[in-house]
Amino acid sequence: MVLSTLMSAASVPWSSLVCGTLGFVLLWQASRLVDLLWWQPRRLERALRAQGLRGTSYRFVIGDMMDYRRRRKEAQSRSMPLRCHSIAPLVAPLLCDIVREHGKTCMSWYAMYPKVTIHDPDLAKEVLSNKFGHFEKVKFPPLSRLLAAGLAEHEGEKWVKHRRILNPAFHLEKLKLMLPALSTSCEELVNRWTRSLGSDGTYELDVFPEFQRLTGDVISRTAFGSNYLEGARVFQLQSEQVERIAGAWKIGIPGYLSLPTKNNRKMHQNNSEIESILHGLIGKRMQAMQEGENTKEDLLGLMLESNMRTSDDNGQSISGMTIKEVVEECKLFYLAGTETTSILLTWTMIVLSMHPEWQDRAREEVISLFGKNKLNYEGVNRLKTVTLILYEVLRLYSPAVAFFRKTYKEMKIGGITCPAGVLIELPLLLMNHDPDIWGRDVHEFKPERFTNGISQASKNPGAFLPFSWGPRICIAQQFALLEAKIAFCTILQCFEFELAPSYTHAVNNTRLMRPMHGAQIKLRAI
Ligand code: HEM
Repeated sequence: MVLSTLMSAASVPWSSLVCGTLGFVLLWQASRLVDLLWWQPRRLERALRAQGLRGTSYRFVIGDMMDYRRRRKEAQSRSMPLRCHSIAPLVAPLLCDIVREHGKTCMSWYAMYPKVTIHDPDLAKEVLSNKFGHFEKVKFPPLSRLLAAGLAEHEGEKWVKHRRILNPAFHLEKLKLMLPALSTSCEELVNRWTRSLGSDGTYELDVFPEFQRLTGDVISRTAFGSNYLEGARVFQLQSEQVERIAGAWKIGIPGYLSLPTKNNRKMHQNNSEIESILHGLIGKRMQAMQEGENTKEDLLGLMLESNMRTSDDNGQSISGMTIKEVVEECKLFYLAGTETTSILLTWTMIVLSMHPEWQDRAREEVISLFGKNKLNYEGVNRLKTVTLILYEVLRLYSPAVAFFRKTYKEMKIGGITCPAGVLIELPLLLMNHDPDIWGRDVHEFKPERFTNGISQASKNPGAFLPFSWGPRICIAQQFALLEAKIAFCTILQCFEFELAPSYTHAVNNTRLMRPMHGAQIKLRAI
């Protein structure tokens, strides 16, 4: 019987066997695709709706993407009156409508992926606090990873190790070491502006690119110390990468797949150059450290110092980062640390031009503490009004619009069981503009709401999350605030400012929330 089966199989021509196998593979792949694009979204939708969750219905492959694009395009063509800070309908128009119609916990679709939006700060913190990666960070598309490899991509054990090594480098005490680098970059900015003043003592400029350059300089100096110029080249290449990725996003998904397009080839080239500069810097630094030089006064030195240690403060043995990982972290600092702080500084200048009474109060405080002298660490920590202002700007114009996580196993959040594969959106901007949390004056610029501390500023003591929360909270939040304070105070010491007539109040939310048409400001030397 077996023999006859084998003989009949032998008589089947090879071509039929190959065609049969190919047909089977194709059928199998097609069924997987149908599952991914149709059955799985429908299954997840049924599971979520069965629990009473309301929201938009699944549309094959595109989900809500077309509506999202259309509404966004419409919103981006609009502008707002000056002094109006109710920006959510312009930044996230579709989401605002979905939340209004279906409630603060609702569902919508990012293409074929169901997205549960959770608007409650306590639940948002519960998601962000999860230490076990059950709500994992959403991964970047392949080419963005060239740029943003490193910490943001790590999960589980690997990420815990990175945190253990990087946290001490960003410890508040260590930040004092960075102060001279921060001050130098800020002074250079102010000197550049002063040289550009016209004969009437005024200068009109778009401050956003200026602040991008400033934050790039700050990272180069604080990360690489005396090797600042090589670091500056890395920053320049990184900025080019960001622009290229943004361009690819505009064309659509094929733009950022790993196809050998001209853009992608250039990005690979850029990336190789970035990595080779960083490898050079690390090599030099390690040699200097082995020769006993004190090189711990910048981020790279602090990272490598932690890296070379074999045990922690409790005597537990630890393994350091690999050189590849240090390279990735350096790249990440540029990405995470430049645009965010420059956006904060830019909105601060815009908002204080709209509210000159607060600009005057901030200047009075700076002048009373420092006069026109150099800023010092202790003094900066005593600034009250400036801190209140920065918090209020971070609330109204938080650089990050929302945080995203994804369930990789079934998870329960606020009574809703989310199966694996569901995106969780925590809409920071909507929470920051919610009258139920911040009161009826939610859209007003009122720094005084923070007078008694962050926890007393709103009805929910944990509602203020501009740097996220939990184990993945912004590693450099203290550093970012120090940087913003030093830059802003140095500017206040030298200039008064107001909006230039060409400024249009509109918001662009491509990656982070920046002013749509730039930030044209008129400076006057004082
Ligand atoms: C005003 C300025 C800043 C704001 C508002 C900000 C905000 C944030 C937020 C919201 C996250 C978490 C994102 C998420 O969970 O999805 C984050 C992460 C991060 N930030 Fe910042 N950031 C700022 C400045 C900086 C600076 C100056 C640096 C570096 C020098 C930096 C380095 C990082 C890094 C490395 C992470 C990833 C942490 C991790 O994944 O564990 N940030 N930041």
